[in-house]
Amino acid sequence: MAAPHLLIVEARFYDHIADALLEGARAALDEAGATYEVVTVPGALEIPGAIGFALIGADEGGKEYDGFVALGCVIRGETYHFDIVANESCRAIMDLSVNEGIAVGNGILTVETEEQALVRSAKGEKNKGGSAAETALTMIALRERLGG
Ligand SMILES: Nc1c(NC[C@H](O)[C@H](O)[C@H](O)CO)[nH]c(=O)[nH]c1=O
Ligand SMILES: CC(=O)[C@@H](O)COP(=O)(O)O
Repeated sequence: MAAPHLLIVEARFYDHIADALLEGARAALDEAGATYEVVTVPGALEIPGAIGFALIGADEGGKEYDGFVALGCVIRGETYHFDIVANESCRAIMDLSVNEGIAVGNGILTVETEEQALVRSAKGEKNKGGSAAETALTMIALRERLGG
């Protein structure tokens, strides 16, 4: 198989967290010899839509991607909006994965505090961006094997 080509969709609601997640994801994909592009959306709720745009583009003869990495950070505030953003972005990504048969790694942090986000985004700590990239690569290989 040629080197997989992925699309990283990052939500830059918190720039410093996004930077850390992206650093981890880039390092993982570089290590694997994969190629990738990065697009940015305002928040986690827009990530599924961006993936959908890419799928439409591919169907219309545009660029094709072997897989996707979703990166973002949702930090609980005072209202129910956290639950909407966290749950619906994840649900939509899951729906795309199942319904469209795409390989995707979900690196959207859903946390209570910024400290929790800092620990989970840092490449040298929990490195959730790198983990999401590795998950996407694993699912690409599985899709290749199963003929998805
Ligand atoms: N509170 C967070 C958001 N909220 C914004 C939404 O994701 C969306 O952009 C808005 O509702 C307009 O559609 N997004 C995050 O990524 N992280 C948050 O903590
Ligand atoms: C997760 C969010 O949307 C959050 O930033 C919103 O904060 P709040 O619930 O205090 O409006």
